[in-house]
Amino acid sequence: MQTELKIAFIGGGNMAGALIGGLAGKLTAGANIHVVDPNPATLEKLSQQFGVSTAGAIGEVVAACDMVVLAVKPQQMKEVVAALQPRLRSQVIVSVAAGVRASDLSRMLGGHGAIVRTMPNTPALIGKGMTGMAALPGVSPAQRDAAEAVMRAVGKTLWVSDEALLDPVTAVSGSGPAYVFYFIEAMQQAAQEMGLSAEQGVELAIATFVGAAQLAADSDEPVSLLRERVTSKGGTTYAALTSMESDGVKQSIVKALKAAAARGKEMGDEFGRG
Ligand SMILES: NC(=O)C1=CN([C@@H]2O[C@H](COP(=O)(O)OP(=O)(O)OC[C@H]3O[C@@H](n4cnc5c(N)ncnc54)[C@H](OP(=O)(O)O)[C@@H]3O)[C@@H](O)[C@H]2O)C=CC1
Ligand SMILES: O=C(O)[C@@H]1CCC=N1
Repeated sequence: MQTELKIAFIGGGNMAGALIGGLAGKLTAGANIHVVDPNPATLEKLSQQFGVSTAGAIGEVVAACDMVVLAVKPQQMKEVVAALQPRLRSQVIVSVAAGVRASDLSRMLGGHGAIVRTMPNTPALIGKGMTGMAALPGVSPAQRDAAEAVMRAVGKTLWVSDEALLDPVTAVSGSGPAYVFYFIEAMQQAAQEMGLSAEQGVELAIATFVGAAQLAADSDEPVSLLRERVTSKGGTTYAALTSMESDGVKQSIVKALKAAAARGKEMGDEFGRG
């Protein structure tokens, strides 16, 4: 169902583009979406693709929106917050920035309490996103519903009661698509080293991810059981998994995700100190 929700995106890069692509013409008309970004080429592309209005800086249009999505890098956020403050009324602020704490944003926005911190991911572009969400107590039920409607329009949502849990969410699902692409690249490389073409390798790997992920999503059974069903005794899968176990691949993945979460917290600390 289309709404009349007017949304301003501050930052029109990768994540904003994925969200706008999932929202425009679906939850709200492209004309109700306003994008602020310093790059004319970025704005031109978004305007042509989705019919959004654009500007090089935060202005009156942002003041008139119901929701402001902060989609710049954490290092760019301070400048944005300073430019946004004079344009703030009762808009709900939805931040997608990794690490940046809602309480710090609120403080830097003169105590504005209507802030929802989220962690989406880029499959939002095709309506398959996964977004973790946490709200400050000052967010009204209607604003919470509006933020959820935006993220639901581009995929699934998961609310966490403690905002600190968004750093682990970032490590799992925010950065997660990159790990999947990395695994696909590795499978493609292996396929090529064993005589298949690059095209064949990537086709096999992608179809396998899509099929296995859908099977897991549709199943009531634990993922470990689905894995065991592929693993015939003494067979090929057993050989591969034994090799991965002896190389510590699982521990290495766990370590990597903990590094991602720790970096998120560190980015939050860096932002909060400012
Ligand atoms: N990429 C992802 O998969 C995900 C990203 N995020 C979060 O989304 C946010 C954006 O990341 P991402 O989209 O990857 O980054 P991008 O660099 O692709 O996008 C940020 C955009 O904001 C622009 N920008 C810089 N300063 C300003 C300003 N003052 N006003 C308006 N726009 C400005 C940048 O321009 P310029 O390039 O010239 O600096 C750039 O076009 C980050 O906080 C990240 O943590 C969250 C989940 C997933
Ligand atoms: O790499 C990053 O910092 C952002 C947050 C999650 C995905 N990309």
